Amino acid sequence: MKQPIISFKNVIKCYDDDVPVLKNVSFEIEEGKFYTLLGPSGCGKTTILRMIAGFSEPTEGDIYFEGRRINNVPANKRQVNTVFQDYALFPHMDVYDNIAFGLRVKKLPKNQIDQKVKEALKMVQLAGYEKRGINEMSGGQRQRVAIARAIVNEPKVLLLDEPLSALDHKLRLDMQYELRELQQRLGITFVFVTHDQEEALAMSDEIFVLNNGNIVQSGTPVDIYDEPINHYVADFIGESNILNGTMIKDCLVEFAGKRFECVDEGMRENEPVEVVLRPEDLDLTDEEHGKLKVKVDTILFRGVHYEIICYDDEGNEWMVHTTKKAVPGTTIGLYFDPEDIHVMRFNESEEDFDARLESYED
Ligand SMILES: Nc1ncnc2c1ncn2[C@@H]1O[C@H](COP(=O)(O)OP(=O)(O)OP(=O)(O)O)[C@@H](O)[C@H]1O
Repeated sequence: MKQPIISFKNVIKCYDDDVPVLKNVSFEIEEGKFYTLLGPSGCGKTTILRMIAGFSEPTEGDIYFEGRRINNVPANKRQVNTVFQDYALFPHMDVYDNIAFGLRVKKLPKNQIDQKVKEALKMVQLAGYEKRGINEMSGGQRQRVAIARAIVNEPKVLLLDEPLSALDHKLRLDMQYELRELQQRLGITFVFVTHDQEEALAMSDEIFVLNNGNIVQSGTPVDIYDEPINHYVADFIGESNILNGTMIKDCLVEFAGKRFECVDEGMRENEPVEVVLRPEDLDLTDEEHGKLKVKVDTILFRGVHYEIICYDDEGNEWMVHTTKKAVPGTTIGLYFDPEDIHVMRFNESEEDFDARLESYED
């Protein structure tokens, strides 16, 4: 592998009290790719971003940029720029002055500033908007100004902290395409923070899924969606049916009171496991052709599909996404293929684990 552009080695971060908000984080970021830090509020995403930017220092551990340790390098000496959630634009300045601001601070000659600002505006498709006031721009346009202001400094890495969260749904989807396209065109490494799993899946080359101060899984969107490492990731990324089960032997798993052929191998015989089936991998059929008998409870029309909630004889809830219609109260069959069953080693949630550790300490 090429030398990573950024790496974290065993980084721990504690703020005022001694409770770490990052517990022991290690990762590598390759140049030119789109990375996403994904996780719920408070899991430590922004803290990681702030450390890459140089706004915050690790309590323990090391951060490297192109192989050089940068723990104490000030923010303005790092080849990194940040686009903040609220864009942090200067409302009293026009578009041109917002973008030129950093270059003027660096005392670049006027003609160079002019050329760089114009190039940056072209890249974000806002050529001709130089004299517009910030308040006369739409949310999406402001966002592009914020990006232009960041890329005008020619950073090697662009950090984006939930930059789409203030936009309405439609514009948000448009901006997802635009940002992805811009990243590919510029070839700059992007590190993007979001708690929105759909956004992460749509935009990233690599996703780091965080929970409670740890990276719990990293990989491509497809890897993470198809092979979630544990209950937390399966639940957080997309909709899932997650059931307790037992691995009887290779390629045979028991759940919901029945045994099913599957494709997973290499676990102990009779090992307790968790089983994930995605709603879109399930289909409805008649009772005798189904692999499992379920009773239809509720049906919601979701535009492209119906979302059907049903229950098996053991009381497990099943969510099915299908274009077929069903009638509440009727008993039908659920159908799925062996490769749609994803078996995970049984994993306690981190919270349970932490709670148990604390009770041992008491
Ligand atoms: N300056 C600070 N002082 C003390 N605690 C802080 C500080 N900044 C963040 N924290 C705490 O660190 C934890 C992680 O915060 P962080 O902002 O990194 O999370 P996040 O995943 O980015 O959340 P969000 O999506 O809500 O922004 C939180 O519990 C937060 O309260």
